[in-house]
Amino acid sequence: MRKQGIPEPLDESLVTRKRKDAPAAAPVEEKKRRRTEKKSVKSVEKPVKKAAGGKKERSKPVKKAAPPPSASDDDIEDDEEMDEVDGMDGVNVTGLDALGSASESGDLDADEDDDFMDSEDERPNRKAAMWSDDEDEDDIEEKLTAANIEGLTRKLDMQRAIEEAEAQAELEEAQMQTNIAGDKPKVFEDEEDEGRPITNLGNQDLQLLRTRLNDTIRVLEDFKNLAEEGRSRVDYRNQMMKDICAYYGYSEFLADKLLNLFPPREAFAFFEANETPRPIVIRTNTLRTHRRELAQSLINRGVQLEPIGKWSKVGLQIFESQVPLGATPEYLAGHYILQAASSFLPVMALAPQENERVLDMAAAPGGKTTHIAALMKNTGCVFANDANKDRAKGLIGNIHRLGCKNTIVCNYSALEFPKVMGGFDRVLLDAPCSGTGVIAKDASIKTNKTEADLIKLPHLQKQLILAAIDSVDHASKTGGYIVYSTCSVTVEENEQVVQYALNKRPNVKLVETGLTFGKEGFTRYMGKIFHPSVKMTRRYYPHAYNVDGFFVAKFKKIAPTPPNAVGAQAAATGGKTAPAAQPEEEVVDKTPIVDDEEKEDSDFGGWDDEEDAKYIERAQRKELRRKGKNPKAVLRKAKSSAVPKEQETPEKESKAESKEKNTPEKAPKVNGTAAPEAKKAKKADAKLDAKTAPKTNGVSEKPSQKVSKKERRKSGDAKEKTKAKVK
Ligand SMILES: C[S@@+](CC[C@H](N)C(=O)[O-])C[C@H]1O[C@@H](n2cnc3c(N)ncnc32)[C@H](O)[C@@H]1O
Repeated sequence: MRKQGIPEPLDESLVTRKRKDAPAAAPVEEKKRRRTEKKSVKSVEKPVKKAAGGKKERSKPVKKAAPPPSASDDDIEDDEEMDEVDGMDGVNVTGLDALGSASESGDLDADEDDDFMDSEDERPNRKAAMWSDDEDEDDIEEKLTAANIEGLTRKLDMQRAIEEAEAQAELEEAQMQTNIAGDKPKVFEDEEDEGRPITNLGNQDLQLLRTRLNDTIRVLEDFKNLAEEGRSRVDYRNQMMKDICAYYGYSEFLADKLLNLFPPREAFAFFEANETPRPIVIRTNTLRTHRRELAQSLINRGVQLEPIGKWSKVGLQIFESQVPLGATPEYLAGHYILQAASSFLPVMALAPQENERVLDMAAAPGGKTTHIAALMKNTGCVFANDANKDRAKGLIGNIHRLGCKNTIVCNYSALEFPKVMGGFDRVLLDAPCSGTGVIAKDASIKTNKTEADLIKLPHLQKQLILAAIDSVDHASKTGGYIVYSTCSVTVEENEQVVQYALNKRPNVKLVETGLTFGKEGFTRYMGKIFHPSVKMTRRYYPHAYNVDGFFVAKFKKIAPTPPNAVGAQAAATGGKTAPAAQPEEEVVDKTPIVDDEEKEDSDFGGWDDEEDAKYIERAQRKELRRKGKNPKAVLRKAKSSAVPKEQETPEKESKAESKEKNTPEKAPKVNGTAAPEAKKAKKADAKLDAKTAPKTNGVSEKPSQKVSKKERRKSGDAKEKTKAKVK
């Protein structure tokens, strides 16, 4: 039996899908419906599978409309638990609202035969045997699997056999069609066929389209031998893009963008994977329970589940449920949260430690915040921020339900950090994104993401990542890390944002995420070259791991942000407002220079820069502590005003890094698009570059240079005058 884990993809073959009533929607859905019809015609000739609940189940990724779009905010796709609930059509996941809906669970037939193996008598014994106190032992996992899945094994094997037979049949069918046209696949239409409207495709057309897609891929893989005369690679590639738009219902813009990410066959697999929902996964809330206990409770309720793999100790994959997963007593008691498997990854990469101070910059609805709180065992402090007040309500709800007691919710634009607060040990930026990794959850993404979105969003993400970096205490004893993640697969929102951060903040470097699977981030893409360390970022795809498309990057802050670095706020407003390092400037304004000038004729004996710096620093520290903005870094800085051997090394390191980054042959070309909107964004970025406003990170990290300069000048004048007086 195929067990889920790395690198094997999640197994969702047992999930009984029960579609909710989808609202009538876009032409995309119309097309998909037709494909469904096609499939059902096909299924007459092929063995029909029976799902665990006695329902008919498709053997292949279903060409069927994805769940109705759930996100109202175009720019924000990862709704975590909420999206999960919306998107889980088969398993009964409905929340409180489903409690009263008998039909929601009622029409899921109970499996009466071999599906659920444990008799009531056997369970207690089995429970004792299965769930020893040491949850992490491998054999426990095996036993869990055995206990829960044993009865499903035969069915899985049968299903696999059927799937293989179907795949073989399909291959033969495709080959037959191909062979009709001879050895070389005939991809391009005859002249008389050209111009046939592809918006009005019948079932046969769809079948032909699919065949043509296969053929085009074959040609692109063996161009020399299979290409038609007079046709270029570009011709084939463009044909493939058009066919993808017609077959799956993407806008040309997005199909083109996604196609560029992969070799042709992999691209096909990616588009295919976007047609089926990802497995339903729940995360055990270790603040309230253990996975083994939760699993047993849910098994007792008739839920079929399995640990999601060795890479997570808290995830359970749900195969089938006869109870609404969003309304079980365990759910209401906060023993678990519905959370896509890929959403575990950024928090695992962040690896928050007990007693740390952690910021989750874009936290709603709180899937990751609550995971962070659990890993910290409710110690230290988690600041869960979100700019959207309405979404923050869901965040608060989850924090309460899951029993997070170390968490404070705030409602700022994350661009305002670190002005609001700084000096964090770790910061998670799970950024608002286009959601191209979660198309299976929200099919509207196929058509509603425009070129403008993929300019605006990266622009915001770039400013947010600067704010994230500047909010971290580089001298944190336990941390100093920033994790950047998105549920998008576009390079513009991922590697390019990371590269931007490396360019603007030579005081950070990429480090390994610590995640045991995932594909390496791109170091080259469409003529752009990124820093070699971008390889350490991780990409996740639905077709590769059967998880949502995701991106995770982990930075280590190794030194204070340089004084001339532009801050996120200034960047966000095109450099018009003061950067986030406001406190430094405030100190400049507050120095009592004028008063002292008035006393110039007195017996003033001159300025003592060193002593003044001490007072200024103390005042700064007090102010920051009073506001709770940066309690730790300031103190640390104060203790070692001559900073530091400790810092010297990282600083040197970072210089070396930045030198490496800036060597001409390695210089990355970021934002290299030529479109007018891209130019605008480029201009905006250039503005940010040009702006040499004081640093943002600063507060505690560097004493104000402006102050001491002014003071030195004045001190010099005063000394001269005093000398003259003495004479
Ligand atoms: C991908 S979702 C976050 C999901 C969340 N991390 C979780 O795991 O449940 C992105 C979030 O960013 C928030 N957001 C958008 N712009 C923001 C900004 N400027 N500052 C802070 N949050 C922002 C959105 O309201 C949205 O909740």
